[in-house]
Amino acid sequence: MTTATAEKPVSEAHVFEADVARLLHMMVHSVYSDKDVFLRELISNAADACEKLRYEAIATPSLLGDDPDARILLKLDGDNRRIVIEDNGIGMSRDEMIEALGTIARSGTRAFMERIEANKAGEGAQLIGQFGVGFYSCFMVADQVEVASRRAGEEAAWLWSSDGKGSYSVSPLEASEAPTRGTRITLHLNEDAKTYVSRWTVERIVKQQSGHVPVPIRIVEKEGEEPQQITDGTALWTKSKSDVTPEEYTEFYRGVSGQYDDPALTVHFRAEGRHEYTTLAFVPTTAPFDLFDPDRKGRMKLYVKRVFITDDAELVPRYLRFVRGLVDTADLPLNISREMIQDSPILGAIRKGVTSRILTALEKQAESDAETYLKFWETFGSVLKEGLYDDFERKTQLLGLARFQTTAGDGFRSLADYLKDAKEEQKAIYYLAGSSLEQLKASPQLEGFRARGIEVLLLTDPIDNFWVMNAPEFEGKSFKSVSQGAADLAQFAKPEEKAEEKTPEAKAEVASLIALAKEKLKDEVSDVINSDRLTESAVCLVAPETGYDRQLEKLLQGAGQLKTATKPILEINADHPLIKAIAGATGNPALQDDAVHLLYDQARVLDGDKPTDPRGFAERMARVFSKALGA
Ligand SMILES: Nc1ncnc2c1ncn2[C@@H]1O[C@H](COP(=O)(O)OP(=O)(O)OP(=O)(O)O)[C@@H](O)[C@H]1O
Repeated sequence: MTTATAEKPVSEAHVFEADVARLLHMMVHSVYSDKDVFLRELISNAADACEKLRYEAIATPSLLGDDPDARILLKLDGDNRRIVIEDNGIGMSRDEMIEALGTIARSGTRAFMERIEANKAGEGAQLIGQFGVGFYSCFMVADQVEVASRRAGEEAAWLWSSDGKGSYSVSPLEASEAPTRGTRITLHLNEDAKTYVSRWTVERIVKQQSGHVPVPIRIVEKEGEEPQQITDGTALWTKSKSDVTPEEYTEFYRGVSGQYDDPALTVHFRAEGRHEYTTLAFVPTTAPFDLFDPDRKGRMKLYVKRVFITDDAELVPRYLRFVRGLVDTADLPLNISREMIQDSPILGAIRKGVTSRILTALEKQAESDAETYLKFWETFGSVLKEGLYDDFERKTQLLGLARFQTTAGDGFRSLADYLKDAKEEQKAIYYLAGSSLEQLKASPQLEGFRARGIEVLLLTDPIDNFWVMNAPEFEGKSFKSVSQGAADLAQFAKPEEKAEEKTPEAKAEVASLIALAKEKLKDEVSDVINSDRLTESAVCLVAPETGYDRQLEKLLQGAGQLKTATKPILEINADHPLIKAIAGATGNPALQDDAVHLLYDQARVLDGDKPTDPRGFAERMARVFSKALGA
């Protein structure tokens, strides 16, 4: 047991961690107008504290003492312009208080705050709305906050107090002044926030925002009065689907996710049979700010018989890490340790079941409400695509869910759309990977495909380079990069065959230009060949048939995972006037020499790269220009 020791000063002053100070400053001067959210945040913390206690009490029942039922009490005090939020949950020790209410633990928060600060007026308002603003949100409405807390099973109680302006104090609290167990938060409301002493206002907000937290909430207006219950703490997920309204789902989603948008998809089901569990899962409309934070884990909560166990159980695969909600099962023992959870075969089976149901629900939405599904895809598609790489079993299902930008137009297309419009003789699904859509659309490698009306998927997410390498066939067609290997284009008829028959001399000239280029560029390229994929550009680079596609190679090199690069193949368009002219300049070997190097540099620039030898490039360019201008 911890007690206040004599050496501890009566009141210790602490300075907030720099990030807390920044967050508080933002909160107080926030452009975010919906201050009501502080109530949801404090109630949600109170409910979490009650759930943590329930969990710890499984191993140590004495923690509950003679007060086993979780509750949250709101006390209004109009005379003193105060509101009190009290719970009989786990409480906080002195050190926990300093840790929890003086620092920011969550990863990604700093980056998030930087984004908000950089964009105060515009995006900021929405961004902060997406962000679980947490305990510190109470400084939006209060100019003094006191947190009195006693940890379950301990005697000592502590008072944390702050005006939110840079520092806080922690002092021991007389037993008589402290809650018997749990936390009491007193907000001294500022002038603009006096509405929060109105019972009508508070009751309305609580019912609307926190109506389904799994702990009953009561309210009392005057000291000595009997508290009135405003929500009953029934777990929404235990109700049958037909008894829950869309508004109730939305409100529950907001509570469980800390996001302030509407769910784009709600999946609620009870599995019976080998394993019994209930899932209530939501796909958000907007992306959380830390979606691509490497530390971000799934945020589904695990309950066992309505007792919250952990939100760290990875109930869905990483590529569904945007899904929020919970799984409640009676098949696991209540005293399962958090460490044992990861290896539990039951949980493995549940994970599979939940994943399948979510993917099936997405498939249904794609069919019945294509517009909403597309919005989902634009927001979370690049994350779902990670499953194409990771989840061997579900690759084909995920390919069915995937949508792509293609050369066929501006919108997104499914692979089914692609195949419906594919050429009869087409054996592959063609793609081109790169870093931006604009760059891809302008790629010379696409020309021959465009000219023959063959659609090409344009892949711009870094993950695309990886999954596409090992993608399974889709409806019997394999994936093939248009910037790698032979273009296979000869098999497809061109609409109007414009290349005129070349004279034997012209053919010989092109052949010797190719031979010259091979010789001069032998350190840069593995081969120089006549192209059937170019129609407008003079040259382009492609990767050899085997090995990495060029884009993937660049990514791996950038990440330091590949020391040597494969030499690309330079393709030359023999029908291009420039190539014809260079090939014809047989009497000017110096010019031809400069020209083949410049052609190679041009192909690199078209690929988004720089010339390998900038000085040599500049010199050749100057020589060719001078000659052209007669200088
Ligand atoms: N009523 C409470 N009882 C016990 N601990 C609390 C209470 N309120 C806050 N805390 C502690 O303070 C921490 C910080 O709370 P805060 O709301 O800022 O963040 P969070 O709850 O961890 O994250 P989020 O807001 O995303 O849920 C909590 O994790 C908890 O440890």
